[in-house]
Amino acid sequence: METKLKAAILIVSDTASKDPASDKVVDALTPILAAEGKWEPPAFRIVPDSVLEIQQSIHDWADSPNWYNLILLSGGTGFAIKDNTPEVRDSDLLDLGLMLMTSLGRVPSNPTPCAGTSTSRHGMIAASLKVTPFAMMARPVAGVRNKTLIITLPGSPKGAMENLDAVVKLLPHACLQSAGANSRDLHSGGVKKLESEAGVGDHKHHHHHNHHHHGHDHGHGHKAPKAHTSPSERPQSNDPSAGPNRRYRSSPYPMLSVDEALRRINEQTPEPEVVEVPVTTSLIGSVIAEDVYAAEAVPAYRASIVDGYAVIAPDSSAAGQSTKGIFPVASITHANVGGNLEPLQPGTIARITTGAPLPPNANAVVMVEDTTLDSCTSDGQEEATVEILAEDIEPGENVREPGSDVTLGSKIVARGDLISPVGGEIGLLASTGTKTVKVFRKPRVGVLSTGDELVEHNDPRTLTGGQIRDSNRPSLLSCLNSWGFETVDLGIARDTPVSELEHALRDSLRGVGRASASVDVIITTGGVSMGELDLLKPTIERSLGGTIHFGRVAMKPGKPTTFATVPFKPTGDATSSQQERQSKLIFSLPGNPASALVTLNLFVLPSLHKLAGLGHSSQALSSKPWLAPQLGLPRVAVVLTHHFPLDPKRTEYHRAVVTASRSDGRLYATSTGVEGAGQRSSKVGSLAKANALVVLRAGRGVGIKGEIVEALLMGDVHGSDTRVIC
Ligand SMILES: Nc1nc2c(c(=O)[nH]1)N[C@H]1C(S)=C(S)[C@@H](COP(=O)(O)OP(=O)(O)OC[C@H]3O[C@@H](n4cnc5c(N)ncnc54)[C@H](O)[C@@H]3O)O[C@H]1N2
Ligand code: MOO
Ligand SMILES: [Mg+2]
Repeated sequence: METKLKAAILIVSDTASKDPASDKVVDALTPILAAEGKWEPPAFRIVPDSVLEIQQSIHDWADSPNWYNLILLSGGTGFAIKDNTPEVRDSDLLDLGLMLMTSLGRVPSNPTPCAGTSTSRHGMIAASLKVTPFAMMARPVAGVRNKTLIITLPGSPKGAMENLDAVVKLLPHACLQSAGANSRDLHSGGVKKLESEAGVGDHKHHHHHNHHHHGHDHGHGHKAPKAHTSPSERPQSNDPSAGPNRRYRSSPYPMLSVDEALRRINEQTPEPEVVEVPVTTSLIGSVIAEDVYAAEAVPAYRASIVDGYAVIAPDSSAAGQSTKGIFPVASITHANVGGNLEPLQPGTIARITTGAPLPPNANAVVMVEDTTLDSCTSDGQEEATVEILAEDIEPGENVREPGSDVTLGSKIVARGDLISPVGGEIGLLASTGTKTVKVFRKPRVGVLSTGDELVEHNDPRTLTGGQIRDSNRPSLLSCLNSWGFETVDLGIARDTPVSELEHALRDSLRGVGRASASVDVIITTGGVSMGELDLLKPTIERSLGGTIHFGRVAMKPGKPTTFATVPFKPTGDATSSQQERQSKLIFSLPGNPASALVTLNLFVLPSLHKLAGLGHSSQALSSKPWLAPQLGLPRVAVVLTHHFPLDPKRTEYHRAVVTASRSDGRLYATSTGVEGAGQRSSKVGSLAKANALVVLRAGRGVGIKGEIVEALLMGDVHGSDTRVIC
């Protein structure tokens, strides 16, 4: 008996994922396949409209040993579109198709040495058009991953049926071709040739390219390095399966200034999200999202400021009347009295403690020090009369009027205020009985190390060969924790197999595996430079459908610092979706330990600050929001205590110890090491003891002893006796 083909149906719909019974597409498509007699009953899955969920399903069906011949993907056209132009709206499906191609065009698992197995987006589409008969369809809605043919269909049952009807006869043949055609056959003709044969118009590419990449060019071989002679020779990516002649020999990423890099980070960092939380000490480090008004007055009653005697002081119009004299002690009032107090009768006084409510009629308090005991009660247990020595007690003296500390209804903390560890803000909230406040949710940050050479720092075994201990994760995690952000240790992802990196990233975005809840920001270290196993950039772009906003910065250390975003559609119910952001950030920092820590301080902190709600009140700088003084490390002026060598090309962030001089009140910077390997980017010890990054602009020669330069403060500044006389 003829073996049947395997098909899977992927329904992408937020509604159907919550209520599977509402899906009508599976039932609509199944009979169409069945009628052909060539298909096993299809598998199906319903996922929310989230690119990560789609990718995961396609991975499960296309990459496993039990791979499917065909995936029919219905719906899911909403997430790819950010642009509002009408043409884009019309081509939602096209975009979904293209997006999937991008994210699916991953590195083949068995690389062929020296064979050009390009996996660029355009090559992928063109190739899929060639092996499948879908070139006749106006839009490229089909693709191949491994051996599996993937077809996107509309989300409506009617549309999905019509489209499937139109192609169902061709599917068995197309699937066989997909299964037989390995990527080498598909791509050996050169991408350009296939593109033109398939008639894929350039305008479509641009269209897509623009709104996913915001107009700046990088990667994908669009701007091939000049050194390459013919288009078919140019590398499509840094790809381990690409042979020597297709690898990059110069970086396709433009070298940005630090300022431009910070601008792009700020632009891509989502607006902070508001959550309502109880008033507890865990508020420390949170930024208030909504002005808070006092629900209770402090004090709530007229309270004594001192221990002494409540009196009825003559008001100032009754000039000449003295408070001096002997008075009977009528009653005693302690703080925390219950019930109503007896009014104080004229000519009597009442003993009172600090903070206690004044009895009615009393209007001032005399300190106990300004009195003497005159007589006791007959049992000797209490005061009977007391002499007041002070003559000029005025009404209101030593009395806190109701609301005089905090007026009922007054603003106690404002949007943008930081809840400091000093305790003032928490004290105000507590004193007014504020139960909950709205704050900006602090971001959750995952830290992932990458590299085959890495060994856990506490592994008891002796290192062999090229092994090194993973120092980046502990150092980055401790720095992030010191800033008060929630962190997730994502472990180590090896470079090979590449899927390990892809899965580590995707799982942490989805909140599975090591990350029990989805992270907002992923920080990776390693794998961002020019080595053949530097796979972060291609993985982010191709496997996660992410956008790289920059891949190189003119700075030392930290040149290959990479920043990307991954589109993210929250899943689940409304409450949990409120906890999620629409776009996740990936900071791929260089593997060199000093580079990783410096770029964490310089680039990641300002973004985390923005996510946490800082920098909002800085209206003056609204034209350059990334320069808001609340974002990132504080910038100060420091005096160099010795010569600092300059880099001719790149601005250096030189690790230094800054102290506050008790002699002249200035801040002084001393390098953590200028000789030999002192500031080398592999030397994490350059950050030991360092509390500042001295900014040395690129130039010839040295920063001169006594010169005043800018520094970024990373830690506490201690006092010293430093003084520099030039
Ligand atoms: N041909 C070029 N080579 C390099 C360039 C360049 O422009 N052209 N840039 C150099 C610069 S600058 C840096 S910085 C590094 C960046 O390297 P990667 O980010 O690709 O990182 P790896 O290659 O994975 O590792 C570099 C180095 O760091 C060590 N490492 C990695 N992870 C850790 C960790 N978790 N803990 C401790 N040490 C780690 C790794 O073993 C390597 O020694 O590229 C230059 N090359
Ligand atoms: O940029 Mo790298 O961090 O100089 O070594
Ligand atoms: Mg490298």
